[in-house]
Order: sequence, then structure tokens, then C-alpha cells
Amino acid sequence: MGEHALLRRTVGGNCQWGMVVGRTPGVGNIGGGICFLAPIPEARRGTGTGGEVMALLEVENLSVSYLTDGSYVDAVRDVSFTVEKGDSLAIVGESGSGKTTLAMTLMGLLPVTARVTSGRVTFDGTDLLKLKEEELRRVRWRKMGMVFQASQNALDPVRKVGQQLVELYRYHTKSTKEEARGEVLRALESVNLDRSVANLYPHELSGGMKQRVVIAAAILLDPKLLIADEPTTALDVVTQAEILLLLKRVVRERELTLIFITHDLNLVSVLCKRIMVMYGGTDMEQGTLEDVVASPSHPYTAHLLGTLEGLEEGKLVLGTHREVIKGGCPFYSRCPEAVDYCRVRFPDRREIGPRSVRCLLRGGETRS
Ligand SMILES: Nc1ncnc2c1ncn2[C@@H]1O[C@H](COP(=O)(O)OP(=O)(O)OP(=O)(O)O)[C@@H](O)[C@H]1O
Repeated sequence: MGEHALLRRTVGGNCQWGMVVGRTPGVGNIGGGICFLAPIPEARRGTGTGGEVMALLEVENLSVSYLTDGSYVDAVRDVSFTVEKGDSLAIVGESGSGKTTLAMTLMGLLPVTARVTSGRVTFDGTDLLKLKEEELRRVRWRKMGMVFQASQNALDPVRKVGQQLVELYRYHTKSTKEEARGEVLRALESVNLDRSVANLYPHELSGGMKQRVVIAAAILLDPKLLIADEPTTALDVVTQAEILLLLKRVVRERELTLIFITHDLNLVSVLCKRIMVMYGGTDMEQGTLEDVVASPSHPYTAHLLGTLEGLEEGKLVLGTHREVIKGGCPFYSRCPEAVDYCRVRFPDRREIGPRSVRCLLRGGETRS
């Protein structure tokens, strides 16, 4: 790994994690999915019969807009990426860069004011954007789980934890109450919670315990992919480390594929093998964490890492990006290398060796 502080600032000695949870319509408030981003050894990656690595998730040229003040405004623009089985991808970006919108699109949980304007999302061989809600429900939570931002608040305050998890399990499976309860207790144990937690109400749990419940909910249905959207944001530093270590273990044990969404680069260094840097709704740079951190190509990535290098112990929490995406490069106004051409031309994604970079000044003709 490179010499950057973020790569060395691990929690517990190694790199990895992430997670996510959300709501399941019609099943109380609790959703079912967690994500981990843990580097998985190459040998454990899924391969096809010919030995090729298979993509579990393929996002192609995805654009999503929200209806705002009477017109549609882009929140995600032309994003493409692939997640292979057993992979762990960190999606990093400032607040407002489109990370959550991207995740909600994958889960089929966009609000009615949003629309997918282009692109394709193929998950486990299925084109998700073509599925009807009923079909999507069979994928969501069962095959693809998500831990949402502030997911602890997704627990219903007036029902016991076990009851909520049993309902979640039974909603998605043909199972008896006893079978479901057995699965729930096993899931609670696998996140290091005592079985007695099933009989408690959410207000009787600490923040860390609630987050463990949320993780239990996410792994309850044994999804293939976990999407974790800022899973530890609301937790203190010690609890955050515990949760990340837990996620790391669960990802490893269940051989989960992880998408970990964060604005905290310190966590990425611990959890992920690959990184996609987003800015202004689009994918600025993608590659292995090791490559990107050792030698960032995009000026924005370099900017992020340069900021990190200056830190000793503290965390880097990125700022907020709320500029409306217009025609040129989204990073134009902040880019130290920008030339006039960058103001008018939206940059294509270019493959530069094993990574992709979206900058008019990289990997091709430069104009001024
Ligand atoms: N429901 C909505 N209606 C209108 N605009 C929205 C909505 N949700 C998000 N946006 C806008 O879409 C853009 C991307 O937001 P998004 O929440 O996806 O970014 P993010 O990177 O996940 O940020 P955060 O970390 O703060 O959640 C922002 O400009 C945001 O204001």
C-alpha cells in the first residue's frame, strides 16, 4: 500500500468494512441489508466456468435526476462501475455528490420525484431497472441488502427487536414463526449480541447495540451484496471501530460482496480493496485503493489525498457539494489545473491502465 496516512490508519490492524440497512415496505420499519467492504482474497472471488471473474453488479452509464422547482436536476450523471463477486468497493465523495442516490437506485428505492434518465443496472444477471416492483422486492433484501444512513432510527420504537426481525424474515420467506425466530437468534449471535436482546425494545439498547441489530437484520436473509451507506456516522470512535471490525468479520465469514459508501476516507482505508471517487454526481476516478492512493490521477482525488496527508490523527470529513451540475467538468471551479475547455466539456471516462479517470487533462488530448 502507499505511504499515505489514511492507509495506515486502520482500526484493529487490518483494512476493511461497511454496511447498510433500510426499510422494507409493509414490514414495520426495519429493512434488511448491510454492506461490508472487506478485502477478500483473490482466490475466494467468484469465477465462471472458464475461470473468468464474474460481475455481480454492473452499472452502465447511469443518470438519475430529481424534480426540483419544476424541472429535473441531475444528481447522478453517467456513472459506470462493476463489482465482482467477493469484491469490496468504496464509493467516496462529499455530501451531495450523489452517493446515496446511486445506492437508492440500485435498491429500487428512489422517491417518486426521482427518475432514471439513462443507463442500465445488471445485478446477478438481471436488469434491475426493468423489474416490476413485485419482482424487485424479491431481489431487494434477499439478494441485496442495505444499511441506510441513520439506519438505527429504522427500528420501530414500540416493538421488540426480535419481533421486528421475525417479521422481516417471514415477509421474505415461507417460514413458521419458530423457524424465523431460530434464524433471528442466530443472526443476533453472529453480531455478538446475546439472544436476550430479542426481547428488548430499541430504547433499551445502546447506539452500538442498535447498529448490531441493524447488521443482524441485514444479514438475516443472507444477501449476496451489501450496500453500507455511512454505517458508522452516528457512533463514537470506539463503537465505530467495533462495528467496523464486526462488519469485516461478517463479510469474511459470509463471503459477502460489499459496497461501502462514505465521506470518511479513513474508513475506506480500513475496509476496501477498490475505490470510486465521486464528485458532482459522477465517477471521477476508479481503481484499486492501493493504486489510487499511491498515485492519484484525477486532480480531485489528488486534492482529497493531499488533504489527508496533512492529517496526523484526526479524521477527514469531506465538505458539501451542492452545485448544480452543468455542462462542463463538475470540478472545474475548484480545479487547480482547469483550462477553459474544462468549463464547457463534460469529461468522458478514460481507461488509464487498470483505472478509469474522468478528466480532460488525463489520458488523451489536452486543450487550452
Ligand atoms: N429527494 C430529493 N429531491 C431533490 N434533490 C435531491 C433529493 N435527494 C438528493 N437530492 C440532491 O441530489 C444530489 C445528490 O444527493 P445525494 O444525497 O445522493 O448525495 P450524497 O453524496 O449521498 O450526500 P450525503 O452524504 O449528504 O447523503 C444533491 O444535490 C441533493 O441535494
